[in-house]
Amino acid sequence: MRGPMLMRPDWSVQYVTTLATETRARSTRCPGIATVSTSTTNAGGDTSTALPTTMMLLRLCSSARHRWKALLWLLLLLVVILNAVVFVSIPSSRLTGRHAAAVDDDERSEVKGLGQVRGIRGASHLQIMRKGLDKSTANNSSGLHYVEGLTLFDPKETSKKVWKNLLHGSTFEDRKKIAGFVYNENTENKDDADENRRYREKEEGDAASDGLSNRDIPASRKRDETVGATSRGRGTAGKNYTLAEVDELVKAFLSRFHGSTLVSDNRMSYEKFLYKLQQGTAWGPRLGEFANFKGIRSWEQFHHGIRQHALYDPREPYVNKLMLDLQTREIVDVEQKEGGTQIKLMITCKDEGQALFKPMRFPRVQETLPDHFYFADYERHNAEIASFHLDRLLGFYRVPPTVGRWMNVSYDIHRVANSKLAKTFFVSPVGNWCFHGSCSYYCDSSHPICGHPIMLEGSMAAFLPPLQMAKRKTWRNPWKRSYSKHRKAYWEVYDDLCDKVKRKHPYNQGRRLMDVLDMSVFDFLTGNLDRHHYETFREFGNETFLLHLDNGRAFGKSNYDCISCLAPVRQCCMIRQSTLAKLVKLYQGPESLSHMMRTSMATDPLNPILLESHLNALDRRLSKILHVIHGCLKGSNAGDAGSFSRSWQDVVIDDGVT
Ligand SMILES: Nc1ncnc2c1ncn2[C@@H]1O[C@H](COP(=O)(O)OP(=O)(O)OP(=O)(O)O)[C@@H](O)[C@H]1O
Ligand SMILES: [Mn+2]
Repeated sequence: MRGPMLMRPDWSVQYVTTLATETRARSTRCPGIATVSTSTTNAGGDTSTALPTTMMLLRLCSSARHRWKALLWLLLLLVVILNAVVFVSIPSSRLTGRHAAAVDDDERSEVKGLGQVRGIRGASHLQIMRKGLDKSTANNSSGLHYVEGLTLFDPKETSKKVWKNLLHGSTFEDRKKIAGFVYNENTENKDDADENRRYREKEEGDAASDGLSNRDIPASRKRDETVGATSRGRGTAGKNYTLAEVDELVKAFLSRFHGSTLVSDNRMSYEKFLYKLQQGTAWGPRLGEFANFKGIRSWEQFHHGIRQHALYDPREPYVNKLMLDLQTREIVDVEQKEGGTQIKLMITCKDEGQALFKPMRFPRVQETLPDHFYFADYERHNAEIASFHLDRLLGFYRVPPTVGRWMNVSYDIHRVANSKLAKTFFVSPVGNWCFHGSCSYYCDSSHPICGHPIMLEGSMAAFLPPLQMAKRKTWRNPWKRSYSKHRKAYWEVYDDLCDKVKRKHPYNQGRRLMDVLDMSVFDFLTGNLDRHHYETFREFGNETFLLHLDNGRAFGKSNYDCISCLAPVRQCCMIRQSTLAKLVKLYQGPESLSHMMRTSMATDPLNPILLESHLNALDRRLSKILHVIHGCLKGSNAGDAGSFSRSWQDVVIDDGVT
């Protein structure tokens, strides 16, 4: 307080008076200051102390006023800038409330660089999520240079030819060998016998309750030939997993529904049967955001094609085109997809189509280790692919189209990876190209994902529309497992969960409960224990299909059938009528499920997707599902052969969904 006074010792009385007047004048706008200055003067009567205080506060008041003004201007400017930015970045289609139909030119829609991304803004809704694609010239922070061809890479003369083959087209057999993938179709999996032994004890405990063991059905339980195709050709029939009880069920089913589309004669192909069964099915409305925009790119048509009762229509040509695009389109952007526990990449292709990539983590012959809990297991890229095919074969259409793809770790991933991901790339001591990403499970240098030496297998699942445009709801699976090494879930101990679930919304009406049972059938067939949640599109409400996302933990044990995966069906003792019809048809033939799956997956670039032992497992599990249904119809107090004590309507539910 004394400081300023010492510097200004010659305050005159007149100056003080003028100042006091000014203070009073200002006090109307700055009352706090007036009070302070007055009280200071009056209390001590010492104007020499009061004056500098007043001056200082006055200055403060006056500069605060200016600061407010400046701040207001700044805010206004910010608002203007923000508005401008938002206006420029929203696709024009969104602004006008419809998609720009003018962008029907594939050439124009190719993303060639950031400039062009801006140029075609009106065409794409995905740009809301990703901007600034194509980092092909980016300097990735790991210090590695990308490898486009031979010249940059392998120093060893001898392997040049191999490399040339690998990178510029070779037979699949060659690539399999190079990628360290050895598979001999004619050899029965030698490990099967050992695995059988290893799992038998545990498995027989499970199987005791349903009467089937995982070994082949003994020949003594002879097949009723009137049920199945008598002339199952070699290659179309699977192993003989027939059972007298299942034959009985099938026979009863065929006679009960004779003449309807649920039944066909045993010469009709499964494909034709499915087609007839689903003829006239109403798929319901589309997602509002895409209803009036079909687009020309396959992924746009996929989004346009999402309906209330199915994710896609398999008969629409865009499905095959989408699958081909996912296998072949050049990749322009890669980043890690957040959410979930294990590493997966979000891939953007040159046509702006996006995919969820799950890399191969171990060879197909490696089964889930007996002492591993399913939730600690690696995800399998081939399980994602096989699950898509199975879902499609069963006529569910609830898994996004998923294909296999060979990736050049350097060119396809590292070159276009964002810096966070790029930092995790390295060349291993033996010269393989590896990365590990960052996630909660297995994302460190002791769990690298490696090419052999540079090519890596993986699954590419078509990306669903961005959440901003098609919100999804995540539901807890009522039959969720405990995800604990020590605890069991309620339904694993008690059998009455279904009674509770049936009374609860949204399971107490519409298709939802049957969908959960379908999901159980699906997961039992694939051996997926990891179904903690499922998702639906919000816009369709509760009367809609369930998305079967995340099948990476399926197909882990070919000689073990996860009977507990079938708990919803067993405990409710119900199954959807159309689902039962499909299973009966696949049991009946002429083609087995394994044959249909083998054929369906044959065109995938990573074929064979499933080893024979896993394909066999599908036939065996199908038989087991039918066996459970047989048991449901029989009821606990059924008499001997021939009669079903429970009514069909209670067990086989016709909810109109095909
Ligand atoms: N095809 C897809 N398109 C868009 N989003 C997807 C797609 N597949 C999965 N997702 C989203 O990504 C999330 C994580 O995927 P996913 O469940 O396959 O990963 P995860 O690591 O196996 O998860 P978790 O560890 O929970 O089993 C999912 O919950 C889902 O919302
Ligand atoms: Mn998962």
